[in-house]
Amino acid sequence: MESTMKDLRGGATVLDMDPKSTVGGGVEDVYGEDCATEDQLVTPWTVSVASGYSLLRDPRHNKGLAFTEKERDAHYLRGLLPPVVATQQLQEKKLMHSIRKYQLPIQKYMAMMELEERNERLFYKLLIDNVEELLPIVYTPTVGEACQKYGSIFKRPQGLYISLKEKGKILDVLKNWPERSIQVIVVTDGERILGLGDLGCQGMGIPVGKLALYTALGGVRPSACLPITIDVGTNNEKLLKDEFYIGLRQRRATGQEYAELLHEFMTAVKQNYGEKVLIQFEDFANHNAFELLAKYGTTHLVFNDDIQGTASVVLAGVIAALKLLGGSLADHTFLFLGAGEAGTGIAELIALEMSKRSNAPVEETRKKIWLVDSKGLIVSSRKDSLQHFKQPWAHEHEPVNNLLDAVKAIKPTVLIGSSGVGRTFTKEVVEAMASLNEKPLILALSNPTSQSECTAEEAYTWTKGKAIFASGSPFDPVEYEGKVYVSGQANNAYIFPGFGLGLVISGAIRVHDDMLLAASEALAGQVSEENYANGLTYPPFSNIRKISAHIAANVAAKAYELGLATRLPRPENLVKYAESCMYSPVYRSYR
Ligand SMILES: O=C([O-])CC(=O)C(=O)O
Ligand SMILES: [Mg+2]
Repeated sequence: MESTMKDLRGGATVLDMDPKSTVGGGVEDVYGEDCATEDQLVTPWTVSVASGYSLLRDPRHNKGLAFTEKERDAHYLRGLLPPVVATQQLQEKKLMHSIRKYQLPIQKYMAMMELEERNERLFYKLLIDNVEELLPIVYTPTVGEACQKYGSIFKRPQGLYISLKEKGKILDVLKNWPERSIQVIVVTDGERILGLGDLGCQGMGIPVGKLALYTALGGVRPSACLPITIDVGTNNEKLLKDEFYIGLRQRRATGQEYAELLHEFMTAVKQNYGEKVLIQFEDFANHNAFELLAKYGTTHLVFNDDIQGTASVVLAGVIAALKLLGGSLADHTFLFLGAGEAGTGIAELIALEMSKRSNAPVEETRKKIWLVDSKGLIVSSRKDSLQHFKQPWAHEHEPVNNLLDAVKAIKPTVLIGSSGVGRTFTKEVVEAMASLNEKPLILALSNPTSQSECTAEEAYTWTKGKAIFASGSPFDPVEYEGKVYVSGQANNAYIFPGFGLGLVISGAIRVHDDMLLAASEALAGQVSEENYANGLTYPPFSNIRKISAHIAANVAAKAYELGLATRLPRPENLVKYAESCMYSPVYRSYR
Protein backbone atom coordinates (compact mmCIF):
# COMPACT_ATOMS: atom_id res chain seq x y z
CA MET A 1 0.00 0.00 0.00
CA GLU A 2 1.32 3.42 -0.84
CA SER A 3 1.84 5.97 1.82
CA THR A 4 -0.21 9.15 1.85
CA MET A 5 -1.27 10.34 -1.54
CA LYS A 6 -2.21 13.91 -2.11
CA ASP A 7 -4.30 15.38 -4.79
CA LEU A 8 -2.60 18.75 -5.00
CA ARG A 9 -5.31 20.32 -7.10
CA GLY A 10 -7.75 20.85 -4.29
CA GLY A 11 -5.51 20.24 -1.32
CA ALA A 12 -7.44 17.01 -1.00
CA THR A 13 -6.02 14.30 1.15
CA VAL A 14 -6.42 10.57 1.08
CA LEU A 15 -6.34 8.90 4.47
CA ASP A 16 -4.35 5.79 4.05
CA MET A 17 -4.66 4.04 7.38
CA ASP A 18 -1.75 1.96 8.39
CA PRO A 19 -3.09 -1.52 9.11
CA LYS A 20 -0.11 -2.41 11.28
CA SER A 21 0.09 0.91 13.02
CA THR A 22 0.69 0.83 16.71
CA VAL A 23 0.65 4.57 17.10
CA GLY A 24 -2.52 4.87 19.08
CA GLY A 25 -3.93 1.90 17.24
CA GLY A 26 -2.82 -1.65 17.09
CA VAL A 27 -2.95 -4.73 14.99
CA GLU A 28 -5.92 -6.05 16.89
CA ASP A 29 -7.88 -2.90 16.31
CA VAL A 30 -7.32 -2.75 12.62
CA TYR A 31 -7.75 -6.40 11.80
CA GLY A 32 -10.52 -6.65 14.33
CA GLU A 33 -12.79 -4.34 12.48
CA ASP A 34 -12.23 -6.07 9.26
CA CYS A 35 -12.95 -9.66 10.12
CA ALA A 36 -16.58 -9.21 11.03
CA THR A 37 -17.18 -7.61 7.73
CA GLU A 38 -14.86 -9.20 5.19
CA ASP A 39 -17.35 -9.72 2.43
CA GLN A 40 -19.24 -6.51 3.01
CA LEU A 41 -16.55 -3.87 3.22
CA VAL A 42 -16.47 -1.71 0.16
CA THR A 43 -14.11 0.99 1.40
CA PRO A 44 -11.16 -0.70 3.01
CA TRP A 45 -8.26 1.51 4.00
CA THR A 46 -8.45 4.50 1.82
CA VAL A 47 -10.83 7.32 2.48
CA SER A 48 -10.91 10.59 0.63
CA VAL A 49 -11.37 13.77 2.60
CA ALA A 50 -11.58 17.08 0.77
CA SER A 51 -9.16 19.07 2.94
CA GLY A 52 -7.61 19.25 6.39
CA TYR A 53 -10.44 21.56 7.38
CA SER A 54 -13.10 19.03 6.45
CA LEU A 55 -11.06 16.24 8.06
CA LEU A 56 -11.57 18.04 11.37
CA ARG A 57 -15.29 18.14 10.66
CA ASP A 58 -15.56 14.48 9.75
CA PRO A 59 -16.48 12.70 13.01
CA ARG A 60 -15.42 9.30 11.75
CA HIS A 61 -11.82 10.42 11.19
CA ASN A 62 -11.38 13.48 13.34
CA LYS A 63 -8.92 13.11 16.21
CA GLY A 64 -8.85 16.77 17.28
CA LEU A 65 -5.75 17.65 19.25
CA ALA A 66 -4.52 14.07 18.94
CA PHE A 67 -3.38 14.53 15.34
CA THR A 68 0.38 14.02 15.41
CA GLU A 69 2.90 16.48 13.98
CA LYS A 70 3.41 14.17 11.02
CA GLU A 71 -0.30 13.89 10.39
CA ARG A 72 -0.70 17.65 10.65
CA ASP A 73 1.89 18.04 7.90
CA ALA A 74 0.57 15.25 5.73
CA HIS A 75 -3.09 16.17 5.88
CA TYR A 76 -3.16 19.97 5.55
CA LEU A 77 -3.87 20.49 9.23
CA ARG A 78 -1.06 22.93 10.02
CA GLY A 79 -2.42 26.01 11.68
CA LEU A 80 -5.92 24.58 11.97
CA LEU A 81 -5.14 23.26 15.43
CA PRO A 82 -3.39 24.84 18.41
CA PRO A 83 0.19 23.63 18.87
CA VAL A 84 -0.33 21.04 21.56
CA VAL A 85 -0.55 17.35 20.63
CA ALA A 86 -2.70 15.46 23.10
CA THR A 87 -3.10 11.73 23.66
CA GLN A 88 -6.51 10.11 23.42
CA GLN A 89 -6.22 9.35 27.15
CA LEU A 90 -5.79 13.03 27.94
CA GLN A 91 -8.73 13.96 25.73
CA GLU A 92 -10.80 11.35 27.53
CA LYS A 93 -9.81 12.68 30.93
CA LYS A 94 -10.69 16.23 29.91
CA LEU A 95 -14.08 15.26 28.54
CA MET A 96 -15.07 13.12 31.49
CA HIS A 97 -14.12 16.03 33.67
CA SER A 98 -16.41 18.40 31.80
CA ILE A 99 -19.29 15.89 31.52
CA ARG A 100 -19.18 15.28 35.27
CA LYS A 101 -19.62 18.99 35.86
CA TYR A 102 -23.11 18.98 34.36
CA GLN A 103 -25.86 18.63 36.95
CA LEU A 104 -28.61 17.22 34.78
CA PRO A 105 -28.45 13.87 32.98
CA ILE A 106 -29.98 15.47 29.87
CA GLN A 107 -27.07 17.95 29.72
CA LYS A 108 -24.65 15.04 29.88
CA TYR A 109 -26.65 13.32 27.13
CA MET A 110 -26.36 16.38 24.91
CA ALA A 111 -22.64 16.63 25.58
CA MET A 112 -22.22 12.99 24.60
CA MET A 113 -24.26 13.43 21.40
CA GLU A 114 -22.17 16.45 20.50
CA LEU A 115 -19.05 14.40 21.02
CA GLU A 116 -20.39 11.63 18.79
CA GLU A 117 -20.98 14.20 16.07
CA ARG A 118 -17.49 15.63 16.50
CA ASN A 119 -15.21 12.69 17.20
CA GLU A 120 -16.74 9.24 16.96
CA ARG A 121 -13.79 7.25 18.29
CA LEU A 122 -13.44 9.45 21.33
CA PHE A 123 -17.18 9.07 21.98
CA TYR A 124 -16.83 5.29 21.97
CA LYS A 125 -13.63 5.39 24.01
CA LEU A 126 -15.48 7.30 26.74
CA LEU A 127 -18.50 5.05 26.59
CA ILE A 128 -16.49 1.81 26.72
CA ASP A 129 -14.09 2.91 29.44
CA ASN A 130 -16.82 4.46 31.62
CA VAL A 131 -19.70 2.18 30.75
CA GLU A 132 -21.37 2.00 34.15
CA GLU A 133 -21.34 5.78 34.49
CA LEU A 134 -22.37 6.65 30.93
CA LEU A 135 -24.84 3.89 30.09
CA PRO A 136 -27.65 5.63 32.04
CA ILE A 137 -26.83 8.77 30.05
CA VAL A 138 -26.74 7.62 26.43
CA TYR A 139 -29.31 4.90 27.13
CA THR A 140 -32.11 4.19 29.60
CA PRO A 141 -33.32 6.19 31.48
CA THR A 142 -31.96 9.49 30.04
CA VAL A 143 -32.63 8.50 26.43
CA GLY A 144 -36.34 8.45 27.31
CA GLU A 145 -36.22 12.09 28.39
CA ALA A 146 -34.20 12.88 25.28
CA CYS A 147 -36.96 11.41 23.08
CA GLN A 148 -39.58 13.46 24.91
CA LYS A 149 -37.53 16.58 24.15
CA TYR A 150 -36.13 15.42 20.82
CA GLY A 151 -37.70 18.27 18.88
CA SER A 152 -35.54 20.83 20.66
CA ILE A 153 -32.46 18.66 21.26
CA PHE A 154 -32.26 17.52 17.66
CA LYS A 155 -29.34 19.16 15.86
CA ARG A 156 -28.18 16.95 13.05
CA PRO A 157 -29.85 13.87 11.60
CA GLN A 158 -28.41 10.74 13.22
CA GLY A 159 -30.33 8.18 11.21
CA LEU A 160 -32.84 7.75 8.42
CA TYR A 161 -36.40 9.03 8.58
CA ILE A 162 -38.82 7.13 6.41
CA SER A 163 -42.30 8.59 6.45
CA LEU A 164 -45.50 8.06 4.53
CA LYS A 165 -44.19 10.77 2.18
CA GLU A 166 -41.47 8.38 1.05
CA LYS A 167 -43.92 5.66 0.00
CA GLY A 168 -42.80 4.21 -3.33
CA LYS A 169 -39.30 5.68 -2.88
CA ILE A 170 -37.90 3.79 0.11
CA LEU A 171 -35.11 2.11 -1.86
CA ASP A 172 -33.92 5.55 -3.02
CA VAL A 173 -34.05 6.82 0.57
CA LEU A 174 -31.84 3.93 1.72
CA LYS A 175 -29.36 4.85 -0.99
CA ASN A 176 -29.09 8.36 0.45
CA TRP A 177 -27.42 6.94 3.55
CA PRO A 178 -23.67 7.33 3.08
CA GLU A 179 -22.65 3.86 4.25
CA ARG A 180 -23.19 0.84 2.03
CA SER A 181 -22.10 -2.10 4.15
CA ILE A 182 -24.74 -2.11 6.85
CA GLN A 183 -24.89 -5.05 9.24
CA VAL A 184 -27.44 -3.96 11.84
CA ILE A 185 -30.54 -1.78 11.51
CA VAL A 186 -32.56 -0.78 14.55
CA VAL A 187 -35.96 0.48 13.50
CA THR A 188 -38.86 1.94 15.45
CA ASP A 189 -42.18 3.47 14.51
CA GLY A 190 -42.20 5.36 17.81
CA GLU A 191 -45.57 4.06 18.98
CA ARG A 192 -44.40 2.62 22.34
CA ILE A 193 -41.19 4.30 23.38
CA LEU A 194 -40.06 2.56 26.58
CA GLY A 195 -43.02 2.95 28.96
CA LEU A 196 -43.56 6.53 27.75
CA GLY A 197 -46.07 5.77 25.01
CA ASP A 198 -46.40 7.22 21.52
CA LEU A 199 -43.60 9.70 20.81
CA GLY A 200 -43.97 9.52 17.03
CA CYS A 201 -40.96 10.63 15.05
CA GLN A 202 -39.14 11.64 18.24
CA GLY A 203 -38.61 7.98 18.95
CA MET A 204 -35.43 8.30 16.87
CA GLY A 205 -33.43 8.62 20.09
CA ILE A 206 -34.08 4.93 20.74
CA PRO A 207 -32.52 3.38 17.58
CA VAL A 208 -29.63 5.85 17.93
CA GLY A 209 -29.06 4.80 21.57
CA LYS A 210 -29.46 1.08 20.89
CA LEU A 211 -26.93 1.23 18.06
CA ALA A 212 -24.44 3.15 20.19
CA LEU A 213 -24.63 0.12 22.47
CA TYR A 214 -24.21 -2.26 19.54
CA THR A 215 -20.84 -0.64 18.99
CA ALA A 216 -19.74 0.05 22.57
CA LEU A 217 -21.03 -3.15 24.17
CA GLY A 218 -21.07 -5.53 21.20
CA GLY A 219 -18.23 -4.26 19.04
CA VAL A 220 -20.17 -3.86 15.80
CA ARG A 221 -18.38 -1.04 13.97
CA PRO A 222 -20.34 2.25 13.87
CA SER A 223 -20.34 2.51 10.09
CA ALA A 224 -22.21 -0.82 9.92
CA CYS A 225 -25.06 0.45 12.11
CA LEU A 226 -28.12 2.23 10.75
CA PRO A 227 -30.83 3.81 12.96
CA ILE A 228 -34.21 4.19 11.26
CA THR A 229 -37.49 5.78 12.30
CA ILE A 230 -40.60 5.01 10.34
CA ASP A 231 -43.05 7.86 10.66
CA VAL A 232 -46.66 6.95 10.01
CA GLY A 233 -47.98 9.81 12.17
CA THR A 234 -48.66 9.93 15.88
CA ASN A 235 -51.70 9.73 18.11
CA ASN A 236 -49.98 11.86 20.74
CA GLU A 237 -52.20 14.96 20.90
CA LYS A 238 -49.55 17.00 22.65
CA LEU A 239 -47.06 16.41 19.85
CA LEU A 240 -49.66 17.03 17.15
CA LYS A 241 -50.27 20.45 18.68
CA ASP A 242 -46.58 21.24 19.30
CA GLU A 243 -45.37 23.78 16.75
CA PHE A 244 -41.84 22.38 17.04
CA TYR A 245 -42.82 18.74 16.45
CA ILE A 246 -40.48 17.23 13.84
CA GLY A 247 -42.70 14.45 12.50
CA LEU A 248 -45.74 14.04 10.26
CA ARG A 249 -48.60 16.03 11.70
CA GLN A 250 -51.33 13.44 11.33
CA ARG A 251 -52.85 10.55 13.22
CA ARG A 252 -51.19 7.15 12.78
CA ALA A 253 -51.80 5.25 9.59
CA THR A 254 -53.02 1.74 10.36
CA GLY A 255 -54.23 -1.38 8.55
CA GLN A 256 -53.32 -1.76 4.92
CA GLU A 257 -51.62 1.61 4.61
CA TYR A 258 -49.30 0.74 7.49
CA ALA A 259 -48.67 -2.80 6.30
CA GLU A 260 -47.80 -1.62 2.78
CA LEU A 261 -45.25 0.92 3.98
CA LEU A 262 -43.62 -1.64 6.27
CA HIS A 263 -43.59 -4.21 3.49
CA GLU A 264 -41.94 -1.80 1.09
CA PHE A 265 -39.37 -1.05 3.79
CA MET A 266 -38.60 -4.71 4.51
CA THR A 267 -38.28 -5.49 0.80
CA ALA A 268 -36.06 -2.48 0.12
CA VAL A 269 -33.74 -3.33 3.02
CA LYS A 270 -33.18 -6.85 1.73
CA GLN A 271 -32.69 -5.61 -1.81
CA ASN A 272 -30.19 -2.95 -0.77
CA TYR A 273 -28.21 -4.77 1.92
CA GLY A 274 -28.77 -8.46 1.26
CA GLU A 275 -30.25 -11.14 3.48
CA LYS A 276 -27.62 -11.02 6.23
CA VAL A 277 -28.49 -7.56 7.50
CA LEU A 278 -30.07 -7.78 10.94
CA ILE A 279 -33.28 -5.79 11.38
CA GLN A 280 -34.02 -5.16 15.05
CA PHE A 281 -37.58 -4.02 15.75
CA GLU A 282 -37.71 -1.69 18.71
CA ASP A 283 -40.54 -0.12 20.66
CA PHE A 284 -43.40 -0.91 18.32
CA ALA A 285 -46.84 -1.20 19.93
CA ASN A 286 -47.91 -4.75 20.84
CA HIS A 287 -50.13 -5.57 17.89
CA ASN A 288 -47.59 -4.48 15.25
CA ALA A 289 -44.64 -5.98 17.14
CA PHE A 290 -46.10 -9.48 17.16
CA GLU A 291 -47.41 -9.24 13.61
CA LEU A 292 -44.13 -7.99 12.10
CA LEU A 293 -42.10 -10.63 13.88
CA ALA A 294 -44.40 -13.43 12.72
CA LYS A 295 -44.65 -12.07 9.18
CA TYR A 296 -40.95 -11.44 8.52
CA GLY A 297 -39.36 -14.03 10.82
CA THR A 298 -39.34 -16.62 8.04
CA THR A 299 -38.04 -14.41 5.23
CA HIS A 300 -35.68 -11.93 6.91
CA LEU A 301 -33.08 -11.82 9.68
CA VAL A 302 -35.31 -10.08 12.22
CA PHE A 303 -35.16 -9.76 15.99
CA ASN A 304 -37.64 -8.02 18.26
CA ASP A 305 -35.71 -6.63 21.19
CA ASP A 306 -38.75 -6.03 23.38
CA ILE A 307 -40.17 -9.53 22.89
CA GLN A 308 -37.03 -11.63 22.38
CA GLY A 309 -34.20 -9.56 23.87
CA THR A 310 -36.09 -8.85 27.06
CA ALA A 311 -37.13 -12.50 27.27
CA SER A 312 -33.55 -13.66 26.95
CA VAL A 313 -32.19 -11.28 29.58
CA VAL A 314 -34.91 -12.18 32.09
CA LEU A 315 -34.47 -15.90 31.51
CA ALA A 316 -30.73 -15.44 32.14
CA GLY A 317 -31.47 -13.69 35.44
CA VAL A 318 -33.91 -16.41 36.46
CA ILE A 319 -31.45 -19.21 35.61
CA ALA A 320 -28.77 -17.41 37.62
CA ALA A 321 -31.19 -16.79 40.49
CA LEU A 322 -31.81 -20.53 40.87
CA LYS A 323 -28.41 -20.67 42.61
CA LEU A 324 -29.74 -18.32 45.27
CA LEU A 325 -33.34 -19.52 45.40
CA GLY A 326 -32.72 -23.25 45.13
CA GLY A 327 -34.83 -25.75 43.21
CA SER A 328 -35.07 -26.31 39.49
CA LEU A 329 -36.77 -23.98 37.03
CA ALA A 330 -39.89 -26.15 37.06
CA ASP A 331 -40.11 -25.88 40.86
CA HIS A 332 -40.94 -22.19 40.54
CA THR A 333 -44.20 -20.38 39.90
CA PHE A 334 -44.17 -17.15 37.93
CA LEU A 335 -46.62 -14.28 38.05
CA PHE A 336 -46.45 -11.39 35.59
CA LEU A 337 -48.05 -7.99 35.75
CA GLY A 338 -48.31 -7.03 32.07
CA ALA A 339 -49.21 -9.35 29.21
CA GLY A 340 -47.80 -7.44 26.24
CA GLU A 341 -44.66 -8.01 24.18
CA ALA A 342 -42.28 -8.22 27.10
CA GLY A 343 -44.52 -10.24 29.44
CA THR A 344 -45.66 -12.87 26.96
CA GLY A 345 -42.22 -13.01 25.31
CA ILE A 346 -40.53 -13.73 28.64
CA ALA A 347 -43.23 -16.18 29.69
CA GLU A 348 -42.87 -18.16 26.47
CA LEU A 349 -39.08 -18.37 26.70
CA ILE A 350 -39.20 -19.48 30.34
CA ALA A 351 -41.78 -22.14 29.41
CA LEU A 352 -39.55 -23.29 26.54
CA GLU A 353 -36.46 -23.58 28.74
CA MET A 354 -38.48 -25.37 31.42
CA SER A 355 -39.75 -27.77 28.81
CA LYS A 356 -36.21 -28.54 27.59
CA ARG A 357 -34.88 -28.98 31.10
CA SER A 358 -37.70 -31.12 32.44
CA ASN A 359 -38.57 -32.97 29.25
CA ALA A 360 -42.19 -31.91 29.56
CA PRO A 361 -44.30 -30.51 26.71
CA VAL A 362 -44.43 -26.72 26.61
CA GLU A 363 -48.23 -26.86 26.99
CA GLU A 364 -47.57 -28.31 30.46
CA THR A 365 -44.75 -25.98 31.51
CA ARG A 366 -46.81 -22.92 30.57
CA LYS A 367 -49.11 -23.84 33.45
CA LYS A 368 -46.40 -22.77 35.90
CA ILE A 369 -46.70 -19.24 34.54
CA TRP A 370 -49.58 -16.80 35.17
CA LEU A 371 -50.20 -13.35 33.76
CA VAL A 372 -52.23 -10.42 35.02
CA ASP A 373 -53.31 -7.68 32.62
CA SER A 374 -55.40 -4.54 33.14
CA LYS A 375 -58.51 -6.70 33.57
CA GLY A 376 -57.05 -9.07 36.15
CA LEU A 377 -55.67 -12.59 36.07
CA ILE A 378 -55.75 -14.17 32.62
CA VAL A 379 -57.97 -17.22 33.05
CA SER A 380 -59.75 -19.62 30.71
CA SER A 381 -63.17 -18.00 31.13
CA ARG A 382 -61.73 -14.87 29.46
CA LYS A 383 -60.26 -16.78 26.52
CA ASP A 384 -62.66 -15.65 23.79
CA SER A 385 -62.09 -11.99 24.46
CA LEU A 386 -58.29 -12.26 24.67
CA GLN A 387 -55.80 -11.16 22.02
CA HIS A 388 -54.11 -14.19 20.44
CA PHE A 389 -50.77 -13.66 22.21
CA LYS A 390 -52.47 -13.88 25.60
CA GLN A 391 -54.46 -17.02 24.87
CA PRO A 392 -51.76 -19.61 25.73
CA TRP A 393 -51.77 -18.20 29.27
CA ALA A 394 -55.48 -18.55 29.92
CA HIS A 395 -55.33 -21.36 32.50
CA GLU A 396 -58.19 -22.83 34.54
CA HIS A 397 -58.87 -20.62 37.53
CA GLU A 398 -61.69 -18.55 38.91
CA PRO A 399 -61.54 -14.87 37.98
CA VAL A 400 -59.22 -12.65 40.06
CA ASN A 401 -59.36 -8.98 39.30
CA ASN A 402 -56.27 -7.43 40.82
CA LEU A 403 -52.58 -8.13 41.33
CA LEU A 404 -52.67 -8.42 45.11
CA ASP A 405 -55.39 -11.05 45.04
CA ALA A 406 -53.56 -12.82 42.21
CA VAL A 407 -50.40 -13.00 44.36
CA LYS A 408 -52.44 -14.46 47.22
CA ALA A 409 -54.20 -16.96 44.97
CA ILE A 410 -51.26 -18.11 42.79
CA LYS A 411 -48.52 -17.89 45.47
CA PRO A 412 -45.73 -17.11 43.01
CA THR A 413 -42.05 -17.47 43.86
CA VAL A 414 -41.17 -14.98 41.12
CA LEU A 415 -42.98 -11.70 40.44
CA ILE A 416 -42.27 -9.92 37.15
CA GLY A 417 -43.48 -6.44 36.18
CA SER A 418 -43.67 -5.75 32.46
CA SER A 419 -46.69 -3.51 32.22
CA GLY A 420 -45.01 -0.19 31.40
CA VAL A 421 -46.91 1.32 34.33
CA GLY A 422 -45.01 2.64 37.33
CA ARG A 423 -45.66 2.07 41.06
CA THR A 424 -47.89 -0.97 40.53
CA PHE A 425 -45.95 -3.23 42.93
CA THR A 426 -47.51 -1.70 46.00
CA LYS A 427 -46.37 -2.24 49.57
CA GLU A 428 -49.12 -4.85 50.05
CA VAL A 429 -48.08 -6.76 46.92
CA VAL A 430 -44.40 -6.78 47.86
CA GLU A 431 -45.14 -7.71 51.48
CA ALA A 432 -47.33 -10.56 50.27
CA MET A 433 -44.40 -11.86 48.19
CA ALA A 434 -42.18 -11.71 51.28
CA SER A 435 -44.70 -13.54 53.44
CA LEU A 436 -44.96 -16.34 50.86
CA ASN A 437 -41.25 -16.79 50.16
CA GLU A 438 -37.96 -17.05 51.99
CA LYS A 439 -36.32 -15.16 49.09
CA PRO A 440 -38.85 -13.64 46.70
CA LEU A 441 -37.46 -12.87 43.25
CA ILE A 442 -38.90 -9.52 42.17
CA LEU A 443 -38.23 -8.02 38.75
CA ALA A 444 -39.52 -4.53 37.98
CA LEU A 445 -38.76 -4.34 34.30
CA SER A 446 -40.62 -1.29 32.99
CA ASN A 447 -38.62 1.69 31.74
CA PRO A 448 -37.58 4.38 32.30
CA THR A 449 -37.20 4.77 36.08
CA SER A 450 -40.51 6.66 36.40
CA GLN A 451 -42.34 3.58 35.06
CA SER A 452 -40.60 1.03 37.26
CA GLU A 453 -43.15 -1.13 39.11
CA CYS A 454 -41.33 -0.37 42.36
CA THR A 455 -37.98 1.08 43.37
CA ALA A 456 -35.03 -0.90 44.69
CA GLU A 457 -35.46 0.80 48.04
CA GLU A 458 -39.10 -0.27 48.23
CA ALA A 459 -38.26 -3.85 47.27
CA TYR A 460 -35.62 -4.17 50.00
CA THR A 461 -37.39 -2.29 52.78
CA TRP A 462 -40.83 -3.83 52.22
CA THR A 463 -39.35 -7.35 52.21
CA LYS A 464 -36.99 -6.54 55.11
CA GLY A 465 -34.00 -7.29 52.92
CA LYS A 466 -35.28 -10.69 51.74
CA ALA A 467 -35.89 -9.81 48.09
CA ILE A 468 -33.64 -10.62 45.20
CA PHE A 469 -34.38 -7.64 43.04
CA ALA A 470 -33.54 -6.46 39.55
CA SER A 471 -35.03 -3.69 37.43
CA GLY A 472 -35.07 -2.57 33.80
CA SER A 473 -33.71 0.89 34.65
CA PRO A 474 -30.77 1.25 37.02
CA PHE A 475 -31.13 2.06 40.73
CA ASP A 476 -28.38 3.17 43.09
CA PRO A 477 -27.37 0.79 45.90
CA VAL A 478 -29.71 0.88 48.89
CA GLU A 479 -28.78 0.83 52.55
CA TYR A 480 -31.22 -1.02 54.77
CA GLU A 481 -30.57 -1.67 58.45
CA GLY A 482 -26.84 -1.21 58.06
CA LYS A 483 -26.46 -3.45 55.02
CA VAL A 484 -25.92 -2.27 51.43
CA TYR A 485 -28.01 -3.94 48.74
CA VAL A 486 -26.93 -3.70 45.11
CA SER A 487 -29.60 -4.59 42.56
CA GLY A 488 -29.12 -5.94 39.05
CA GLN A 489 -30.31 -4.32 35.83
CA ALA A 490 -32.51 -6.74 33.90
CA ASN A 491 -32.28 -4.79 30.67
CA ASN A 492 -32.04 -6.21 27.17
CA ALA A 493 -28.82 -4.18 26.79
CA TYR A 494 -27.05 -7.27 28.17
CA ILE A 495 -28.31 -9.38 25.31
CA PHE A 496 -28.87 -7.58 22.01
CA PRO A 497 -25.30 -6.33 21.38
CA GLY A 498 -23.74 -9.79 21.83
CA PHE A 499 -26.68 -11.51 20.19
CA GLY A 500 -26.37 -9.31 17.10
CA LEU A 501 -22.61 -9.79 17.02
CA GLY A 502 -23.14 -13.56 17.05
CA LEU A 503 -25.48 -13.31 14.07
CA VAL A 504 -23.07 -11.05 12.19
CA ILE A 505 -19.92 -13.14 12.72
CA SER A 506 -21.65 -16.37 11.72
CA GLY A 507 -23.43 -14.78 8.76
CA ALA A 508 -26.73 -16.06 10.15
CA ILE A 509 -29.75 -15.69 7.92
CA ARG A 510 -32.52 -16.31 10.47
CA VAL A 511 -33.11 -15.94 14.20
CA HIS A 512 -34.23 -19.08 16.03
CA ASP A 513 -35.62 -19.35 19.58
CA ASP A 514 -32.81 -21.75 20.50
CA MET A 515 -30.38 -18.88 19.88
CA LEU A 516 -32.20 -16.87 22.56
CA LEU A 517 -31.81 -19.75 25.00
CA ALA A 518 -28.12 -19.96 24.05
CA ALA A 519 -27.73 -16.24 24.78
CA SER A 520 -29.45 -16.62 28.17
CA GLU A 521 -27.19 -19.52 29.15
CA ALA A 522 -24.12 -17.52 28.15
CA LEU A 523 -25.18 -14.50 30.18
CA ALA A 524 -26.10 -16.57 33.24
CA GLY A 525 -22.71 -18.28 32.92
CA GLN A 526 -20.98 -14.93 33.37
CA VAL A 527 -22.35 -14.32 36.86
CA SER A 528 -19.44 -14.91 39.25
CA GLU A 529 -19.41 -16.40 42.75
CA GLU A 530 -18.62 -12.92 44.02
CA ASN A 531 -21.71 -11.53 42.26
CA TYR A 532 -23.86 -14.27 43.82
CA ALA A 533 -22.39 -13.55 47.23
CA ASN A 534 -23.65 -9.97 46.81
CA GLY A 535 -27.12 -11.19 45.85
CA LEU A 536 -26.63 -10.30 42.18
CA THR A 537 -28.09 -12.34 39.34
CA TYR A 538 -26.45 -10.29 36.58
CA PRO A 539 -22.75 -9.59 36.11
CA PRO A 540 -21.62 -5.95 36.22
CA PHE A 541 -21.73 -3.95 32.98
CA SER A 542 -18.04 -3.17 33.41
CA ASN A 543 -17.35 -6.64 31.92
CA ILE A 544 -19.84 -6.25 29.12
CA ARG A 545 -17.49 -6.69 26.15
CA LYS A 546 -16.28 -10.01 27.49
CA ILE A 547 -19.89 -10.98 28.25
CA SER A 548 -20.95 -9.97 24.73
CA ALA A 549 -18.17 -12.10 23.22
CA HIS A 550 -19.47 -15.12 25.14
CA ILE A 551 -23.04 -14.44 24.12
CA ALA A 552 -21.96 -13.94 20.50
CA ALA A 553 -20.03 -17.22 20.56
CA ASN A 554 -22.97 -19.19 21.96
CA VAL A 555 -25.37 -17.64 19.47
CA ALA A 556 -23.01 -18.26 16.55
CA ALA A 557 -22.44 -21.86 17.69
CA LYS A 558 -26.20 -22.38 17.66
CA ALA A 559 -26.49 -20.80 14.21
CA TYR A 560 -23.89 -23.28 12.89
CA GLU A 561 -25.60 -26.18 14.65
CA LEU A 562 -28.97 -25.26 13.15
CA GLY A 563 -27.54 -24.82 9.66
CA LEU A 564 -28.43 -21.12 9.66
CA ALA A 565 -24.85 -19.79 9.44
CA THR A 566 -23.35 -18.88 6.07
CA ARG A 567 -19.86 -17.79 7.06
CA LEU A 568 -17.69 -20.85 6.43
CA PRO A 569 -15.57 -22.47 7.63
CA ARG A 570 -16.76 -22.22 11.20
CA PRO A 571 -14.05 -20.62 13.34
CA GLU A 572 -12.79 -23.12 15.87
CA ASN A 573 -12.71 -20.87 18.92
CA LEU A 574 -15.79 -18.72 18.61
CA VAL A 575 -15.15 -16.63 21.74
CA LYS A 576 -11.71 -15.65 20.47
CA TYR A 577 -13.09 -15.05 17.02
CA ALA A 578 -15.88 -12.82 18.37
CA GLU A 579 -13.34 -10.85 20.39
CA SER A 580 -11.09 -10.42 17.39
CA CYS A 581 -14.00 -9.02 15.40
CA MET A 582 -14.91 -6.32 17.88
CA TYR A 583 -14.48 -2.66 17.03
CA SER A 584 -11.91 -0.81 19.09
CA PRO A 585 -12.24 2.96 19.53
CA VAL A 586 -8.50 3.54 19.77
CA TYR A 587 -7.33 6.08 17.18
CA ARG A 588 -5.73 4.89 14.02
CA SER A 589 -2.68 6.59 12.68
CA TYR A 590 -2.81 8.05 9.19
CA ARG A 591 0.18 7.89 6.91
O1 LIG B 1 -34.66 0.40 26.08
C1 LIG B 1 -34.66 -0.19 27.19
O2 LIG B 1 -34.13 0.24 28.19
C2 LIG B 1 -35.28 -1.56 27.27
C3 LIG B 1 -36.34 -1.68 26.26
O3 LIG B 1 -36.13 -2.18 25.18
C4 LIG B 1 -37.63 -1.03 26.53
O4 LIG B 1 -37.92 -0.67 27.67
O5 LIG B 1 -38.38 -0.88 25.56
MG1 LIG C 1 -37.40 -1.39 23.69
